[in-house]
Amino acid sequence: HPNMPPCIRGWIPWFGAAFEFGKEPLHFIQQARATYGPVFTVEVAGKRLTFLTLNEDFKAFFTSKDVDFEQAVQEPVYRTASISKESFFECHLDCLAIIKSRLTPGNTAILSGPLCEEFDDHLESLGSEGSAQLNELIKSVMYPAVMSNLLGQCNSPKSTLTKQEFLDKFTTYDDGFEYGSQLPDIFLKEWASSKQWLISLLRNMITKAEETLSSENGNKTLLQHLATSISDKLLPNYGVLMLWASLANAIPITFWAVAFILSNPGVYKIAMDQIRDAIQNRDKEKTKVTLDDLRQMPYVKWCIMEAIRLRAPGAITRKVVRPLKIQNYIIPPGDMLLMSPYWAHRNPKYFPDPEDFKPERWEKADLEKNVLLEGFVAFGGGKNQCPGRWYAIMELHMFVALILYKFEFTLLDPVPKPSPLHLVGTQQPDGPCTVRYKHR
Ligand code: HEM
Repeated sequence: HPNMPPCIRGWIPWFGAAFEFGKEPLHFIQQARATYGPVFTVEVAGKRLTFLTLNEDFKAFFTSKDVDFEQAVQEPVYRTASISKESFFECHLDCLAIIKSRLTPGNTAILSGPLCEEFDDHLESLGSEGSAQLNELIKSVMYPAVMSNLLGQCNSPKSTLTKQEFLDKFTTYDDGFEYGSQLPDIFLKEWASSKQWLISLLRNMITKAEETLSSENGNKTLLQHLATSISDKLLPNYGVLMLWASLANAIPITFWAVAFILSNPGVYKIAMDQIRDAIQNRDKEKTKVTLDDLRQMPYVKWCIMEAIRLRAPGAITRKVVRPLKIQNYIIPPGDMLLMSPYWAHRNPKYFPDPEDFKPERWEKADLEKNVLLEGFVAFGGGKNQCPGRWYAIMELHMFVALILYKFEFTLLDPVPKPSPLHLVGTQQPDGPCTVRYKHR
């Protein structure tokens, strides 16, 4: 078509620009934008990926009827969770509707009490002092706590052994998720076996969830809601995807939030003053942080939002299903359409000094009313906007307040850079970040 956007093909036929793109995909987007303009196509291994980088075009990305979310993710869903095309097109909307309705701000508030208890218990198991990799420490507390909160207490890995086994399998699955979403299992044996392990785990969890339907605290868990409404035999596979969605982005961002706070003495002091003022340790045995307490710590919430802004997902995707007009270009059906929240959040028009960690910029948002900043797209948009976003913000706010209240930290390494290797999801740290901690 004469009006197609400029296309980067590379010099190997079919393989196209895969080599250059694959080395550092996150940086490739920004370099290509500087050379080819705000809309461009990259040909990678027989696929056309068309990037939109202007905020003005995001509305079309999120709401145009000429693009489709399900068609964009169906193949990766098949590879990462062994869900057939037929099942996905039949069940996805129902699953999404249940997750959305269970994670509204109101239902999230109900989950906050038990989540705080779980965080408190798992934080206590860190002992009175020690040193660790900050991201490993955060995973070891958050994985079992969030699992228990969303999937049921009977399902949370409790013993050190089961916790470690889960941590290993999930980490392998998460690390290989991006390659796994593109390549057949045969090329990624260890990754494929961790996927099967997680599917079996979810199968057992669903059986247990069905057995304990009367439920542990009177409220059905998210997994129980899914189990009672979706009869598809692939329900465990959907469970794995949901578990991945609930952990894969939120936990690295918690790492960045804590690391950014600890490495900025001025920020750390303001955050600690608010946390100490808000949390009165009423009961010495357990620290309880209520939503009212969290409301007394707006600055800590700004820190969380700022960490999400700086470490937003590398790219999100739709499939073009009918010719799509963007500026003066026509993007042909069949193209994968991508936009990068990570780069969108580095647009100085919306976020002055975009690389700086500046919690105060969130003062302009009305977070009490769930109004975020203009130009903030970390949770995507339109019908498929992240249904876990209110839960994620509450979970991070709660966790950061609690861990800083209970432990004093010293950073032994500088804060690492974000790894430019992956486009799917939020960035992992590119190097070690050791901390020493001491119970207060
Ligand atoms: C800071 C943490 C998180 C970030 C940055 C994030 C970001 C995103 C993004 C960008 C999408 C795709 C949206 C689109 O394409 O427009 C998404 C989808 C999704 N997220 Fe999140 N998310 C986070 C936490 C969570 C949590 C905690 C849960 C569950 C409790 C969750 C559940 C989901 C699900 C189920 C989907 C798929 C929606 C669908 O199938 O249409 N997310 N998330």
